[in-house]
Amino acid sequence: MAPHADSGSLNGDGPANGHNGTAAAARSDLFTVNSANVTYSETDILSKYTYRTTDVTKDDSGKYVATPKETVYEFKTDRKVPKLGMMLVGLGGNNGTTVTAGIIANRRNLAWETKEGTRAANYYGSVIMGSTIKLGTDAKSRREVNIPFHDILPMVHPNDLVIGGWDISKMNLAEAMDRAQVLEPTLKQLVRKEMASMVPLPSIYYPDFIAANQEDRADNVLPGSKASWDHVEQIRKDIRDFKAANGLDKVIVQWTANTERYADIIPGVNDTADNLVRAIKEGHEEVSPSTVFSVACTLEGVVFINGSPQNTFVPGAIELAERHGAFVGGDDFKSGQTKMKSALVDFLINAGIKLTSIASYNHLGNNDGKNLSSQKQFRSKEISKSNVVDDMVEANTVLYEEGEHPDHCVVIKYMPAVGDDKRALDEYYAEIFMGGHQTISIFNVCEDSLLASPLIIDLVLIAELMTRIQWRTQADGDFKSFHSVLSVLSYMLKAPLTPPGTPVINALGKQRAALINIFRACVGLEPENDMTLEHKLF
Ligand SMILES: NC(=O)c1ccc[n+]([C@@H]2O[C@H](COP(=O)([O-])OP(=O)(O)OC[C@H]3O[C@@H](n4cnc5c(N)ncnc54)[C@H](O)[C@@H]3O)[C@@H](O)[C@H]2O)c1
Ligand SMILES: O=P([O-])([O-])O[C@@H]1[C@@H](O)[C@H](O)[C@@H](O)[C@H](O)[C@@H]1O
Repeated sequence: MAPHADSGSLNGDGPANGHNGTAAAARSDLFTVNSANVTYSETDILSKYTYRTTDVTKDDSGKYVATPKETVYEFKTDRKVPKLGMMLVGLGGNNGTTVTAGIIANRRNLAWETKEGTRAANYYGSVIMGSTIKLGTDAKSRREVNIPFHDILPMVHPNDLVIGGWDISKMNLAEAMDRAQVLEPTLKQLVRKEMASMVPLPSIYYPDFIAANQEDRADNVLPGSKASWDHVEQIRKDIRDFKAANGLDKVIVQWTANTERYADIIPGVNDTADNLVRAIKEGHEEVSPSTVFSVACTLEGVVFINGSPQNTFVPGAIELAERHGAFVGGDDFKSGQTKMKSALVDFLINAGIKLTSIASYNHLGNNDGKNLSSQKQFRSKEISKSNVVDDMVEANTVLYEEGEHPDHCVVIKYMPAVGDDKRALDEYYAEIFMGGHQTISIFNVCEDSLLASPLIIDLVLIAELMTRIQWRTQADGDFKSFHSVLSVLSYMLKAPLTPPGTPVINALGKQRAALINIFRACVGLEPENDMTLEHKLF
């Protein structure tokens, strides 16, 4: 495996935009919280936070009784920003090459010519790097004070990420970037040398899980066409070697490889951690490559995030992660058509407008689209794109009877000519006042990889931060980590994975609020509530 053993990696050495590990920690001191509930030590930020909720019961007459409830938590955030590796499964794909080139461009502050003039590297589309959050209001002017989201807590800067990963295609990243046809030639020229030095590690390839039309790419594969414990051990070794070769403190692995078909959940095979381990050792054909990666990452103690819609996290994979205190997250990047849907449906239903039909069509011409032209792989995507409205509909019992929901169809067609620039056409049809109707038609050109790449970055930055946050209540002794399933990642995902038995929230606004307010709690600040009473009560 010599050609890959020294798989070049995009090394994060040296400060990037003045953001090295130390700098990032310093930048998190953009503000301090002046409160008896927050203390800053050399190593940690400690906050005492009162979590206020409302318990609802019913009295004998069936009337709701709402009782305010308070739980006092202590949060501890390790202030040390690690040297972090990001290993992508599918590194040679459209997303993999685009996010890698984008980070190189940002690290080097590149600018390039386009037909519309000069363009400069940026992190637009990243909620962490491109958005702000309200810190509070100016004590004198009472005007809002907003800070970059990245500065709410010490976080890795994407410019410092060290990138590597696997692909079943052996193309180096410069060739793969050309194959992807996403980036401007002038930009590609500026990053070509570094991209050419990166060659994906060979990966596991089980043909039955992705479209047969992907076979011609598979020239960089490990021996074996079904699950094997050798595969688990090889992936673990790859992670260890990458970490050692780059002097990393941590590694996070993300799946941005092809969409797989769903795996059947089979008692005795993948329903428990022990059965899943045994099934892999026995070479069971129903264990997918993405599940093998999940098991390998869990056993290696690194976070594994699934950016595709398949059911990677079979019950056995979740149980194994819980047993080892490892973190997992998924599923399916929420990049364009569905992101819009999760905002628009939230708005319409919460405005009391009865959505009765959602028709979602799109066509695209990249390799993702080619893989999705196969029915089994499309079905995985259809599921993740269809379930995104469920929570918002179920929450509104005024508009919808129990079990009632809008008609909803999802259509995806492969049209090579449009490449990565997916065309999404949506029609939202709703009932309004007195028998009226509202029809909203949207034509949305999503440059898929340029929309997904910032999400790949956000998922890594947030997941890494979550590995440094611990909590306890006054009754607990030691601090402990959040649950293994990082549902806090839901803002970036179409089909948010949540701890078993907990609800799925798809509404985009709620997802962002949860993210912001959990981090605010870690620095002892109340949730953002937008009441602005200071502007109403005077
Ligand atoms: N906007 C978006 O681009 C978007 C949004 C949501 C989800 N996704 C999902 O992200 C994934 C990647 O999208 P893309 O446009 O980069 O697709 P792509 O086909 O360009 O890239 C996928 C890469 O994975 C590689 N691959 C396939 N099986 C592999 C394996 N077992 N191990 C390692 N590599 C393997 C392929 O060779 C290919 O290079 C797809 O599953 C897609 O559905 C993309
Ligand atoms: O995030 P989003 O734009 O709704 O969904 C996209 C789909 O519309 C597209 O067909 C698919 O190829 C992408 O992988 C992505 O899943």
